[in-house]
Amino acid sequence: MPDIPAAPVILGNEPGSFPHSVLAERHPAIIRQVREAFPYEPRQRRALDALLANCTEGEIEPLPADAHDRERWETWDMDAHAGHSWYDVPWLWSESWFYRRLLDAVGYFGPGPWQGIDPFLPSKRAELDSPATDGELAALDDLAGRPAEEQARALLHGSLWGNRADLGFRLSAEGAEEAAPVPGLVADDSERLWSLLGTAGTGTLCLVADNAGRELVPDLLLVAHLLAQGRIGRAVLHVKPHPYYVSDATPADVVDALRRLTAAGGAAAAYGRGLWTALSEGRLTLRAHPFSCSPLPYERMPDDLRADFAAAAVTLVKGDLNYRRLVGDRYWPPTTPFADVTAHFPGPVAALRTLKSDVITGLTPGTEAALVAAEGQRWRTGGTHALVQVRA
Ligand SMILES: O=P(O)(O)OC[C@H]1O[C@](O)(CO)[C@@H](O)[C@@H]1O
Repeated sequence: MPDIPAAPVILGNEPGSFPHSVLAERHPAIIRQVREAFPYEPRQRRALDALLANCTEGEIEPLPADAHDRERWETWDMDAHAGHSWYDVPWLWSESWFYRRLLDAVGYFGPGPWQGIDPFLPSKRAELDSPATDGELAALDDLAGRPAEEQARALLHGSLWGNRADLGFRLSAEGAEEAAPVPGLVADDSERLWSLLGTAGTGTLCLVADNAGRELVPDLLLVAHLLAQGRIGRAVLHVKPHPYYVSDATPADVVDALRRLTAAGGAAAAYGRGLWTALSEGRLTLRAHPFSCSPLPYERMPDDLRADFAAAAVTLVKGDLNYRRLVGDRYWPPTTPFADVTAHFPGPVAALRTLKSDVITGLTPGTEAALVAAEGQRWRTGGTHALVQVRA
C-alpha cells in the first residue's frame, strides 16, 4: 500500500452537509415510503416508528443476543459504535446499519409470514416495468446491426450511465454529452479497461453490481455481450444478499431482470436467453456474499472474497456506494491517485460510477478546477457526472 496521508473519514454530523441530510431527511422519508408500500401489521408499524425515533434522535443499540448475524456485526465494529449517535459514527456505517434495522422492523429476517419480503420490491418492479425501460430495450434492436466493437462501447456506456437509472446505450446520447460545458465524464480510463478485456479471452470478469432495474439490465447486457464475443470466458455477478440502499440488486432482482429481457422480444430477448443459458451452464455465476452488505470499506474484505477478486481478469465495481467502499469513504483530495487508494484490491479493478456523494479521487488538477469553476461543489453529488477509472 503506498504511503498516502489518511484523509478524514466522512461522518454525518455536520448540519447542512450531504451525509447529514441523508441521515436526517432521506432515512425518515424511506421509512415513510416503506410504511405506505405494504399493509404492514401493527407490530411492524410500531417497530418502524421506533426506528424513526432511534435513527434521528437515539443511539446505536447492539443487535439482540439471538440475532442471526450478531457475530458478523461484532466483527463489523458494532460494539465500538454502540451507544453513539447515528450521526457521530462513520456515515457509511450508519447507512448500512439503517438498512439492517429497517429489515428487522418489517420482519424480513423472520421467523414469520413477512420473512423474505423485500420492502423495496414495489419501487423496483415499477421501474423495471416502466415504459422508459421498454424504449431502452427496443433501442437494442438498432444496436444489434453495428460492429461488435461499437456495440461493446455502447453497452459499457449504458452500464455506466445506468447508475443514474438512465440507460445510455442510445447512441444519440453520446454526442449530447460532449457538448456540455464540463464533460459528463470526469475521468475516462475505458481504453485501459478494453485492453484488460482483450478481444479473445478466457478470463473471468467479476462484476460487483449496484442497483436493480434500469442499472442491472445494462450490466447484464454488457456481460452477455462480452461472453458472446468471447472477450471473457466466465463472469461472476456479485449482488447483495438482502435488500439494501433501497434499490440495490439481490438474486431475486437478477431473476426479475432476466425475465424482463426474455419477455421483451427482439434483441433484448436474445441477450436474455444467452444469459439464461450462461447461468445454467456455469459460465455466469451469482454471488451474494454477506460482505456485500457490510458497512466497511473493501480494504477489510474477508479472505474468500479476496480470493474471488484475485482470480478475475478484472473486477468491475459499479456505482457510488461501491466506489465509496472501494477507495474508502473519506474526504480525499480529488487529485489523490486512484491507483494509490485501490492498491489494497487483490487484482485489476475498474470503477464505473456516476458521482452521487462527496468522495472522489483520481481527477487531474485541471478537471477539478473546471468542475469547481462551473458548479461549485454540486458536481460531487448531483449524479450528472460519471467516471471510468482503472487500476490494472
Ligand atoms: O446507487 P449508488 O450509485 O450506489 O448510490 C447510492 C448512494 O446513496 C447515497 O448513499 C445516499 O444515500 C449516496 O451517497 C450513495 O453512495
